[in-house]
Amino acid sequence: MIEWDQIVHSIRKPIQEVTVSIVGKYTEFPDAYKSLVEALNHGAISNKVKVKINWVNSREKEEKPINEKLIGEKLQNSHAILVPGGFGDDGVEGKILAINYARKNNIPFFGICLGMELAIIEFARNIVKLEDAHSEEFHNCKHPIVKLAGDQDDDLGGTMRLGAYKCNTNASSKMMDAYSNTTISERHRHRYIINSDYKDDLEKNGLLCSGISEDGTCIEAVELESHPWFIGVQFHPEFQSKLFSPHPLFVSFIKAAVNKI
Ligand SMILES: NC(=O)CC[C@H](N)C(=O)O
Repeated sequence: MIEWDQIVHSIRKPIQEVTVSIVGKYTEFPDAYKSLVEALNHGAISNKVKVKINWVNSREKEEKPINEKLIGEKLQNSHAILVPGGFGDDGVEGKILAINYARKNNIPFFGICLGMELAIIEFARNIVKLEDAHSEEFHNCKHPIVKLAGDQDDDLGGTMRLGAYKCNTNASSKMMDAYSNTTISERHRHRYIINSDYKDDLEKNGLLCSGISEDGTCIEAVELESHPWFIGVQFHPEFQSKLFSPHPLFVSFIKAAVNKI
């Protein structure tokens, strides 16, 4: 009962409000991101704040092509920016511009699945200077930073890397700070993975690979060492968040957003 009272109090009388921008292509159908919004709410309640979502459509519109200036205007009031999972190349360059904005302006950034893949592509293009870096999901390129997982073919359907996998977190990382655990288990839903051939290049330039699958084959999480909160995860933490057990990454993300007020 005491726990319920605290939650109800947090919802009714939040101390502050944070604005989190969600940059996706289905923003006119917020139910597409239902579990994500609930997980953000759980993180907010646990920080005793309220979260306001700023929906940002990353799709190009013929009459108003997405560019750096337009994305900057749409994101300017954000305390944090989240790029969720997704499939297909529609809206991808807009999401990459949003990630670039978060990285350069030190705004807390959370990339989930496709959001993580695009964060690494942004970093590879602009910091590692691999200008042609991209994902094999979208087209063939000189630097396939994101590649088809070894056991996958590019057919669509229920053959993805699905379900729970264990992951080891780096002992001195923000991931570890959030989870307080060096072994975690998270749920997956993807076909492409980060190309480990580029791990050294990424790490040398400041993008730490902070989570590696138990079998050592997949980079499951990355984070920018020189940024207040910039984390990308290959899995879907939103699937495991609950009101009474908010997911630690969402708690930590919202805390970082509060620090931007
Ligand atoms: N769930 C997702 O975001 C999937 C990301 C990407 N389309 C992949 O298959 O790897």
